[in-house]
Amino acid sequence: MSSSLSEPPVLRLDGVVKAFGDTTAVAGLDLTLHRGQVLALLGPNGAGKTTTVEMCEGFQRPDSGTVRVFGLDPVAASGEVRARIGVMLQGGGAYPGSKAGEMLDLVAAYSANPLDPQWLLRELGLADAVRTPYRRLSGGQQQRLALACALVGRPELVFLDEPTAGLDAQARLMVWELIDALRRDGVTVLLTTHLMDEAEALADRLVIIDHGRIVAEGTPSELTRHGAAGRLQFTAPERLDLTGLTAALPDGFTATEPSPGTYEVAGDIDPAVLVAVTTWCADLDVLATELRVDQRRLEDVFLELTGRELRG
Ligand SMILES: Nc1ncnc2c1ncn2[C@@H]1O[C@H](COP(=O)(O)OP(=O)(O)OP(=O)(O)O)[C@@H](O)[C@H]1O
Repeated sequence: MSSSLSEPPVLRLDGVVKAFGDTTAVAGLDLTLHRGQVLALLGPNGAGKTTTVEMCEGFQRPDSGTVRVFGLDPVAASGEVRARIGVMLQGGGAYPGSKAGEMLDLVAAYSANPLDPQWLLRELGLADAVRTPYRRLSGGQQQRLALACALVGRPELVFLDEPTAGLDAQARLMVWELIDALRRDGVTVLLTTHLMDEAEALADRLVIIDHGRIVAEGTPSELTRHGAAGRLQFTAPERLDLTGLTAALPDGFTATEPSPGTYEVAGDIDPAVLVAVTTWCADLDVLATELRVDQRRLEDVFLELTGRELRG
């Protein structure tokens, strides 16, 4: 990762609130993003992801709190900010008759130092669609063209709102590879997604939001380690006295025998816990077999925190 934590953040939100009538879309959000980081915002429908991204882009103004992009207010300094960010607009601003290649060339012409549009189209599997009018592109092609338009100006910071929604597996992989290449080039990316595998594959940091608030954040592995849902299972002779094992485990851990001869230790399993279990077995002269540590999946964490499944 090429982020530089000593530099001022590329993006910073402090206590940001945004309501639409009675609906509080964003309810006091703090977020910091450093150069070269890829951050995924995850949340169920209506969690406030799009509203957050739109405030960062300067399309919406927060009711209270501050949004700073490169240290600037993205509404007041919209010209300067927009010249340095990449925004993926869903079909926005496209003339239905204009050709894919022409559209990208036009966007590139506004940039001082654009990427080669032909290269970008090839990278996104759109080389054959260069002369296709926008309205004849498939949904997935339009989506990839929107991504190309967001990236062609070599932005320092890119906002991608569900960049792979509706794409097939092959197109999704192309987009993932491109986002990975951006990260290697030191581009900062804020993306929203409903796809856990996408978040895990691309993001250095995940922020899970629900009802406009952050409910968890961390690296994918930090989030799956967090909480008390880790589980260690093993098989051993039936009806062992678990008092000694419970005493050897850290506070809050439980040791049970849910079915005869199958044992379960629940808690935040770390290497020291594994040692405690095997030491206890050795002291009893018992051989534990089929010993297994189950890591929580990100889906489990999400469900636990929001009570909802991710769409898609
Ligand atoms: N312009 C608007 N007018 C009224 N309500 C809005 C507006 N924009 C968003 N909302 C409401 O604010 C809440 C947050 O919406 P937002 O689109 O930010 O969520 P999201 O996390 O992006 O959801 P999704 O995953 O469905 O896109 C929702 O309840 C939504 O209905």
